Amino acid sequence: MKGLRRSMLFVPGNHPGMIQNADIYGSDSIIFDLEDAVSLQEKDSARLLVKHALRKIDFGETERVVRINPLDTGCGTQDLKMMVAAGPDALMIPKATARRLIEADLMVGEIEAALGGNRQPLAFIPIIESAVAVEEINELLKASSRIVAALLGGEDLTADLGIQRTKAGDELLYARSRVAMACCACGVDAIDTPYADTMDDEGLAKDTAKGKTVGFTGKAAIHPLQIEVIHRVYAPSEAEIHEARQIIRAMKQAEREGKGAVAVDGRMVDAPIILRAEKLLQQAKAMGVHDMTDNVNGGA
Ligand SMILES: CC(C)(COP(=O)(O)OP(=O)(O)OC[C@H]1O[C@@H](n2cnc3c(N)ncnc32)[C@H](O)[C@@H]1OP(=O)(O)O)[C@@H](O)C(=O)NCCC(=O)NCCSC(=O)C[C@@](O)(CC(=O)O)C(=O)O
Ligand SMILES: [Mg+2]
Repeated sequence: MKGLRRSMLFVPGNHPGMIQNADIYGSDSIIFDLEDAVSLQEKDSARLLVKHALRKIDFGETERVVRINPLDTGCGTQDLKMMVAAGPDALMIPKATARRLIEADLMVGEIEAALGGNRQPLAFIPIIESAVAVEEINELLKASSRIVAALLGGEDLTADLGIQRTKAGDELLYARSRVAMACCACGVDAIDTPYADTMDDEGLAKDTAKGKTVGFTGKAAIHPLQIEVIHRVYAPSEAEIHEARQIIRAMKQAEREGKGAVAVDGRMVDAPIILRAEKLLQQAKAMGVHDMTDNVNGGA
């Protein structure tokens, strides 16, 4: 469904078989990768392949994102020129910094103006994968009004820091919290770094929950089997939905009775708790796990 970005599946841009069926696995977004999944020798052919796929294949409601090469390389500039014309929903910009995003915004604006027509401005999803990007995150997210989300790049970030990437992920705690907080402040989606072990569902679920806990709204995937796990973790649980409905019902009852404060199961319910319950029910509705009319009518 376009709109949600719980799961974003990386698909190598040099693999026609994977590209062709990329939407059947149910991820909210597909990221056609022209960067790290494609060798230097295959950059030109991958660019052409992705361009034709965008023009000829109907990927339904799935958001179509292209990860270009870094814009300080010749490949990146060529990717950008061809992809703006091919018309994906968003460009994913690796090795992002505030300055590079300002430059990208200008370049894309010029290409869009030259192409003419009634185009939606192309959206940007920068990858935060250097110490500089983490430290300038607020400036970076404000560098272009095209930015709709940001992805944390754990592999490149730990490489930049010269530290080990572990399954437990303690080394990413600061960057995760900082990026998720800044994304919320700037009103864009926060997408967590992919989990590299495609055979370890339990590890993936734990890692996804870690990101969700600090405020990420979705996670990148590198294999179709990861999508269901990610969706399961991001879906509000039945218990959470039940509690949120109880809170909304109690609040409506209190309003009818002209009471300010209200308690649910002995716990005081006030404005932030009501706001959180409303947000949770909205998310559940967007994910198709809860009918919002229950909320509106105060029913169970
Ligand atoms: C790992 C593997 C080779 C395994 O392939 P295998 O074929 O052995 O897997 P199988 O299990 O046999 O596949 C069963 C069926 O699913 C199909 N299938 C598999 N994967 C699919 C897929 N992704 N999309 C569509 N279809 C797929 C397959 O075609 C087959 O279909 P069929 O033949 O019809 O049965 C494959 O998944 C893969 O290439 N993944 C993407 C890798 C990639 O893009 N990495 C770069 C992005 S991350 C990155 O860069 C992060 C970061 O930027 C951030 C940071 O900084 O942290 C960084 O810097 O690191
Ligand atoms: Mg990377």
